[in-house]
Amino acid sequence: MALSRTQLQRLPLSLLRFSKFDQCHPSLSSRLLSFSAKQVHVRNGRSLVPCNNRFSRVATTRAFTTRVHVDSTQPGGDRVNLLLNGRSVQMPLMWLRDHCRCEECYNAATAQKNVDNYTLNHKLQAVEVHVADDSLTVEWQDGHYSAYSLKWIQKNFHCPGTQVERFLWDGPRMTAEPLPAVAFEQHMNSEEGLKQTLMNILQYGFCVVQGAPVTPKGTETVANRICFLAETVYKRLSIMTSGVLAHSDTAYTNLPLGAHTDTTYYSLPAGIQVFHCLHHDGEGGETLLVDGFNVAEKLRKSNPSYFDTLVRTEVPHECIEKSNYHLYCLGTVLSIDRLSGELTHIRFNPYDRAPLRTVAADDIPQFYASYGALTQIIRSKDSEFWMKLVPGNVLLVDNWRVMHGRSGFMGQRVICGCYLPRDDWLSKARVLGLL
Ligand SMILES: C[N+](C)(C)CCCC[C@H](N)C(=O)O
Ligand SMILES: O=C(O)CCC(=O)C(=O)O
Ligand SMILES: [Fe+2]
Repeated sequence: MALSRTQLQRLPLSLLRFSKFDQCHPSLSSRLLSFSAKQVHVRNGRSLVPCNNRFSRVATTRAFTTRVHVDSTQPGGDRVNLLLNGRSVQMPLMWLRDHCRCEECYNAATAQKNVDNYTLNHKLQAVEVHVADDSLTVEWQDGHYSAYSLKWIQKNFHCPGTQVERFLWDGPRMTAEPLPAVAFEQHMNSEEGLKQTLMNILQYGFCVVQGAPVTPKGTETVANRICFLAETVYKRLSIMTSGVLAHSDTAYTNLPLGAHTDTTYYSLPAGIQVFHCLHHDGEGGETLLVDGFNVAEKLRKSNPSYFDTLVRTEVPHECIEKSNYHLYCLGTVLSIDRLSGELTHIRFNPYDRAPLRTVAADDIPQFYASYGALTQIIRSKDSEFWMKLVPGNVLLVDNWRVMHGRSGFMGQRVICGCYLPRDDWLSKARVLGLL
């Protein structure tokens, strides 16, 4: 009996099951087979072995509804077509070979790849592709054998990652939202809690962890749950006590501070800034937050040329403690993604701006007009969201997006804080599947 490829595809499964199928295969001109099955073998012009075909149970008994066929008609090489939980994926065999997880190809102990399989002959052939239960196996023409779990494939094949939708806010909009907050207990002891903390930071640019021990150790514990603390000139954990000018910086006084981002004098400013008020017994000292991406978007809309100037102009910032350190760096006030144009970073600290030596005379008016326009939006009442830090509430702020400040204050006030590196907190969010 000779069957064409189309006839084979249309073959009723019941017939496939009960016919002496393996007798008809030698006349097949192609090695293409496509149907749903408990177990399918596709053989390359040698033998065809459908086995263990409990077709009626396919959809209900398996985590994955899988359909496989190897398609050699695709340009760019053979592909294995799989239907994974309703998602149709076409995996070039080259990808599968590159991702072989056998001991020879992959060192599970170090989680590193051993070989450059993608340099193998472009025309890598599979002798047999086999899907059974939750795994896919490939027997290659050169004798190599690979096995993959379908779950793993689903997670890793063409999953460019999701985009978290940012909630851009001004004061009234943020006030109308529930405060992005997670209980200390949840943050520390459940993965869901930690994910919620990170998700809040991704969406709103900040999160409050509530009910932490009111100690420097409590602050550090909250921060360490995300990643390690950044070492800076302020040491890993810094304590600002009113009346103690531990560093020559306005932050250590009781004066008001307008909205700004910290460590603008680094090429990679701190990723997350952590604030924990351990004590305050006087008036004022409220915390100000301003969504830097929201204000920048406002500027982009109202004056694209100002926005553009702030994306293009390198501005010097510095931090000086005479006889101790002098940090200095150039960076643009606004940064946008090269491909999407979306905002990625705001660097805004008028206190720490160094002499503007980067702008030519002719360009100076345009720079000040642009910086001034942005500053005005930042300083407008409408942009401001105020809250009082209370002992036990640890505030985590995305220092690449949300600016912070404070009102002047009276009395004794102790703030414990630290910085988290951007790459490290974002990695945590990525491996938890949030990005
Ligand atoms: C207290 N703490 C270490 C958080 C910051 C103090 C440094 C503030 C500095 N002007 C800046 O913006 O980087
Ligand atoms: O005192 C505060 O609440 C914040 C001061 C500040 O800007 C900082 O520590 O970076
Ligand atoms: Fe600051």
